[in-house]
Amino acid sequence: MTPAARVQAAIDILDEIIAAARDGGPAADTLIARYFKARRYAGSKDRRAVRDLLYDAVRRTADRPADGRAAMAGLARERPELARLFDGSSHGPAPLKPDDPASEASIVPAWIKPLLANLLTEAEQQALLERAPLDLRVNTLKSGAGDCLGEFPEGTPLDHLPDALRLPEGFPVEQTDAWKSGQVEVQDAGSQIISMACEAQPGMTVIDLCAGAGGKTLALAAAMEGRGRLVACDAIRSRLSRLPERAGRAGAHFIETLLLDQGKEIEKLAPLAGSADIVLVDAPCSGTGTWRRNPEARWRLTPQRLERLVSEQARILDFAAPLVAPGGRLVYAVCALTTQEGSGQIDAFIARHPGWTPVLQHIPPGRSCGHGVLLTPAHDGTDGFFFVVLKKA
Ligand SMILES: C[S@@+](CC[C@H](N)C(=O)[O-])C[C@H]1O[C@@H](n2cnc3c(N)ncnc32)[C@H](O)[C@@H]1O
Repeated sequence: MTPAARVQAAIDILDEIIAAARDGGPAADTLIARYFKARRYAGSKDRRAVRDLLYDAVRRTADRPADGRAAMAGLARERPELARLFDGSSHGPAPLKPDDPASEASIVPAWIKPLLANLLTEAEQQALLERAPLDLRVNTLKSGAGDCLGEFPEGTPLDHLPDALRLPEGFPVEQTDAWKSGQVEVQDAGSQIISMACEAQPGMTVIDLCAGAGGKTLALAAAMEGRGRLVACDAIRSRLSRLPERAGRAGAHFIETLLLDQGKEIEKLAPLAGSADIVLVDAPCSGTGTWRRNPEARWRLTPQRLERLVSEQARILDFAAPLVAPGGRLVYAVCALTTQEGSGQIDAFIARHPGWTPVLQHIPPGRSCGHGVLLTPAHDGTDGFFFVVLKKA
């Protein structure tokens, strides 16, 4: 591909990403993979160049651009060498005209700014879009501390997380023997901190209510040393169905899975009522804390969607609470930084459910935020999260 053709390819993929963000379609990575699957002539260098270019355009634009060309034209304003590739060549984009639409550079969509109560400094907002490192969790069900570190000489340990290792972005971890044999899992340090805050112990009954493909379930399984009852639930079959294979690789054979029916969760969960020492609610959320990994998520979020998420989180918390045994704990987490999904959600929960008290966290990273803890890329070097631990009377 010529350099100009790569720019046009980036514009074409951006068009698809913009439409998917508007209509609830597939993630950017899926669209990129599909695009190149249908264009085998593109070599690995072409693919990398197109991908880098389009992600640069996505990162610099907080609000959904009119189309791919406007997104790329915005980037070209800052890069004369890119502007020169709008050359009208046979596979390249048409030359730029002064009145061509070009998206403005910004980090946080204007309507979300006032909702990020604890993140008002420019530097903190900037960090939401910086490239994310690659964090590993050593799986103590399979590997003793230090056993597999020889495979990751460039890894650095992380303060406060004895089983974590930080690698440079893009490290091909899935090609290592340690990953293939389940000795390590890829997991952001923030997720590891939340799993640790659950304080799961061997022999406990633990329910991971929004388990997805089981990232935190596997960390809980390791903390439980494979003993006790660990139930992973989710309302989406395609996510939960990925867990058994991961659990097998991780040697976490005692995990049970329970597929819930959205809106009818209580029926399926009835046998577990009052049984859990810990219920983790890693709730569906706006993902404002993971923009550095999914920058196009900013284009998907609308005030209406946020409102729907906030009420779904409240509904999930309401059916999670009765699962907890007296004296047990409910851990609520979101990879989101809006007050409504974090401290505001928990204030409302406590007002609806007397008898729950927040447990003070002694985990060093993070800042206190209402009754819970806020983790951010700038402050903690993690994805952005809010979490809280609540104890049942
Ligand atoms: C933030 S993700 C969970 C990520 C996962 N815990 C991990 O560590 O990888 C939120 C999950 O909540 C699930 N979910 C959404 N609505 C739900 C409901 N009503 N009951 C249970 N799970 C639900 C979604 O399918 C999604 O997998």
